[in-house]
Amino acid sequence: MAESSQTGSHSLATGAGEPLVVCEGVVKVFGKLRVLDGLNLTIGTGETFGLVGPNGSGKTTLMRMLAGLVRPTAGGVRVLGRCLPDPAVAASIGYMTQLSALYLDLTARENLRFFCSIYGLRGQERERRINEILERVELSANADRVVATFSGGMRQRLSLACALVHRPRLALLDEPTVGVDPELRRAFWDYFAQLNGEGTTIVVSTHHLDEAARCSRLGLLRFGKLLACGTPQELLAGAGTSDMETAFLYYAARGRQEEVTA
Ligand SMILES: Nc1ncnc2c1ncn2[C@@H]1O[C@H](COP(=O)(O)OP(=O)(O)OP(=O)(O)O)[C@@H](O)[C@H]1O
Repeated sequence: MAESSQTGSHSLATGAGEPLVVCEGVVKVFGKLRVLDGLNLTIGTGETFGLVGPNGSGKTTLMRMLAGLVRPTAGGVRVLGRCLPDPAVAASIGYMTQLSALYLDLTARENLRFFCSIYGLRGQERERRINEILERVELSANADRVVATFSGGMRQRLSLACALVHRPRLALLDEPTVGVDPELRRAFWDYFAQLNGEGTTIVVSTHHLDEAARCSRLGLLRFGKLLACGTPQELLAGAGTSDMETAFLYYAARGRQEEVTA
């Protein structure tokens, strides 16, 4: 995707030494289901933190909690030094959901205007940001086409643009490359690296282990906890393997064993 030298807007400051994201003893219960079970996690500014875990392990629930959309049953979540949910943090967070949030009967530009209105962007600044992000996701030429006529890859690029148009400090990307071809997947990850370089912190969930290897740190979510957390190199070394899939199977088996003996 296209390069830009723009840096993000920074309306909130974290406290001295406070990581951008802090989860302390987070529990989430839906009915009888304990999806998160005392989860602890810190994420520093400028990281790309990868959330990996099987279907139903709670990745989306955690993302939604970091977006301030789901309250923990117990424990606390702080983003930019504020306890969530807190409307003051909302404009500093961008959230690309797993299911498309696009309006198919609107054009790409109209969809972006809608998201800008949520973040309070108006007038010339709004149009400038929209044009900039359209360029970065290479949709400028299609800006005024209705989304119903877009391919799957174009819709994913527009969804990403909608999550980033307000230049959030924290981008939450829930399986952003689902249904995306290998070439575009690589372009997405190159773009994430650029965003990191500009100071944007990214939390991304994925089932692709080649993508996991591109994260600065990874957390393996299972049984409501992070069974392993560290750089890809640390996780490989801890499992005594050079293969990410083998490493995740190792930590999952170890976690299952701990569940049994607990
Ligand atoms: N609002 C809700 N009410 C009841 N159960 C829920 C709710 N949201 C999530 N769950 C349940 O919590 C569990 C975790 O779901 P979640 O979507 O967070 O998992 P995930 O790791 O993102 O899965 P996937 O990889 O398939 O996207 C699932 O069993 C799901 O059915």
